[in-house]
Amino acid sequence: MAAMLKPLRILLSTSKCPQSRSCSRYVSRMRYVNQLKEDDSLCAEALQSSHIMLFHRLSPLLQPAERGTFTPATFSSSDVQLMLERLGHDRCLLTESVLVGCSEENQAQFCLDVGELDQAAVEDECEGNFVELRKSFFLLTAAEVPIVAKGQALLRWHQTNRFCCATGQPTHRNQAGSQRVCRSSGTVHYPTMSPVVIVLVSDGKRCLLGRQSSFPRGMYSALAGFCDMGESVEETLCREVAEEVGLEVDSISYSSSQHWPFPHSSFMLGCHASVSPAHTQLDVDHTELEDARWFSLEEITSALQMKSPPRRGDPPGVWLPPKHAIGHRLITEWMERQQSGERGE
Ligand SMILES: NC(=O)c1ccc[n+]([C@@H]2O[C@H](COP(=O)([O-])OP(=O)(O)OC[C@H]3O[C@@H](n4cnc5c(N)ncnc54)[C@H](O)[C@@H]3O)[C@@H](O)[C@H]2O)c1
Ligand SMILES: [Mg+2]
Repeated sequence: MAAMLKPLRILLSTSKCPQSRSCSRYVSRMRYVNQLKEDDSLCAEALQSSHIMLFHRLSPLLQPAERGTFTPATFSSSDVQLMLERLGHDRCLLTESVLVGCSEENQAQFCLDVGELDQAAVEDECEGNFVELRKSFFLLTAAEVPIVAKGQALLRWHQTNRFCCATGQPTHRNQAGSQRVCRSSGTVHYPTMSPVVIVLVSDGKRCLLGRQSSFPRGMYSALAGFCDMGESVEETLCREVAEEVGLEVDSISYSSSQHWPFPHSSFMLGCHASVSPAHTQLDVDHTELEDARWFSLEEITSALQMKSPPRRGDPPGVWLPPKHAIGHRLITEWMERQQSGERGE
């Protein structure tokens, strides 16, 4: 590829509508994205002058940026078409791009999986590397993670929903990739996320963290569980805490939410909950959790200061989820609240 393009402007991480003058820009951007989802020819036209993020078998392409950091690589659609030609591939692959958003200048942003092409050849052309998504999470900034996660989740949804689950017939995507239609039954399929409640339980002085055997060595996180059909957030939260550690919670407050692409697009609803200091005895379900225990403010404060996970041979230390994960946010919120409580604020 001729030259590296400037990094994509990350906009989708902004969940709040910006104030005043920029508010109207936000509204027009959201309406434009919605139009692109509804209007195939408008979307096809936008694709021709869009920015495109590349993936190879669901791993995003990253390019080195300043001071040892990395950024998701984005290219103009004409550069991608030229690369496809140079690598002897049909330009039509471009139309398999999926819409992920639009820049402040109303320039559409797409993702494309070039998994049919030779990985090394694309990396060479693009002066970057395809990096597995979990690893990418440690290399990208908090602002870049959501759009890469969204792109990967949409690409995976298309790859695994090529046939209608009701009729077994092929499904056909719209140009934006926001839906797939089964033409034989007329059923419209939309990308799905599984709702998960993640909760940081506190007894007023300590917080409760657990670890699954699949977690990286030393890592503990807030308790989490998928919502069962028909449950409210509160019901899932109470059930998961009861199932996993044998406690009944007294009060619940909502914190924030996050799309989490692992393993197959969860919609994480983050909450805090409290238990009475008189009822903190844990009865851990070891089929679900390898361990769960209470952590003091001092333990949490020092664990949050760890810059990298413990390596083999290091003294056993507690490692918390990466800063882009909502589990990290819940733990940080709890720590800040405890610290301001100790200062009497
Ligand atoms: N972002 C974060 O900070 C963070 C932290 C912890 C967990 N998580 C995510 O939360 C998710 C749920 O946590 P958990 O594993 O403890 O859940 P869990 O306690 O509900 O246990 C998982 C089990 O639930 C069952 N299950 C029910 N519905 C399911 C569905 N829709 N998809 C998959 N399995 C389903 C399966 O048997 C699975 O093995 C995990 O996928 C994990 O990646 C994210
Ligand atoms: Mg769980």
